[in-house]
Amino acid sequence: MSEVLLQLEGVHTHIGPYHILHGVDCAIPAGGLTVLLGRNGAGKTTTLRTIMGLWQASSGRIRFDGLDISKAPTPDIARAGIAYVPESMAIFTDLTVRENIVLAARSGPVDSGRLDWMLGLFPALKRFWNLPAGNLSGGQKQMLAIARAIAEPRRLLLVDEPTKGLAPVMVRSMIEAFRALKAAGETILLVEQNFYAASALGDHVLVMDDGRIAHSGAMSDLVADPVLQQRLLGLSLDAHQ
Ligand SMILES: Nc1ncnc2c1ncn2[C@@H]1O[C@H](COP(=O)(O)OP(=O)(O)OP(=O)(O)O)[C@@H](O)[C@H]1O
Repeated sequence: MSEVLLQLEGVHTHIGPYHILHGVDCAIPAGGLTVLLGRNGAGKTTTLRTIMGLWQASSGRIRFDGLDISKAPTPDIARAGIAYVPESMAIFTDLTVRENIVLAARSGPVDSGRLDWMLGLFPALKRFWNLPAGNLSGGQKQMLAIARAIAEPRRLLLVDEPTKGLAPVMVRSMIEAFRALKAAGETILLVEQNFYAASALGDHVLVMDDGRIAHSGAMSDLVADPVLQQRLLGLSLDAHQ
């Protein structure tokens, strides 16, 4: 495996009295796209939130490029180069698409070359550039949320279920955009329940079950092995989209 960018070792997370993550161990290699799969409630979102410091790990270690970020506050984790696109998207619906992107660039104006590249990934955003983001469709809002996350160069992009609830045509646009992000060398950890999208994009796959990593390997091995798919994923996947 190539160089490890993010490593979780024995990570436990409690939310109030609830013990949600039960010792998560995994490594995300630098470059490429890792898909995090698992049934509803397995702990995928909690894993992303714990990486970002939005839930504090109660024990275990999270290392980003060798730096221990287990106890770091979220702004420091973001500054270290990790971007997070939650399922709820986190965009400003009253502001225009342009204003949403301008505000996302914290260190100054968005580089014009980068802006052209982003709008090439998500052409709909160019079309609705001066419209309030609240007018966008669900898929376009999701694209705006991702564009905000990459308004500045990042080293790792965490994205939670970007295709959830999208029509097949929008799922295909999203897949194309992630392919272009991969081609640009971005490292991505993607929570994705749609197996069509997951298998089209994933280089690596992690499968979670009950707050632990139940499987880790190459996505091509999982795609080629229906018995393994059935054992790990059962009927929780939407394989027909
Ligand atoms: N704020 C919270 N308080 C208490 N329990 C929570 C909270 N957030 C999540 N949980 C519980 O933690 C477990 C893992 O939830 P999580 O959202 O991480 O799962 P998930 O794999 O992302 O599921 P889904 O695919 O449904 O989004 C679930 O049992 C959930 O009910």
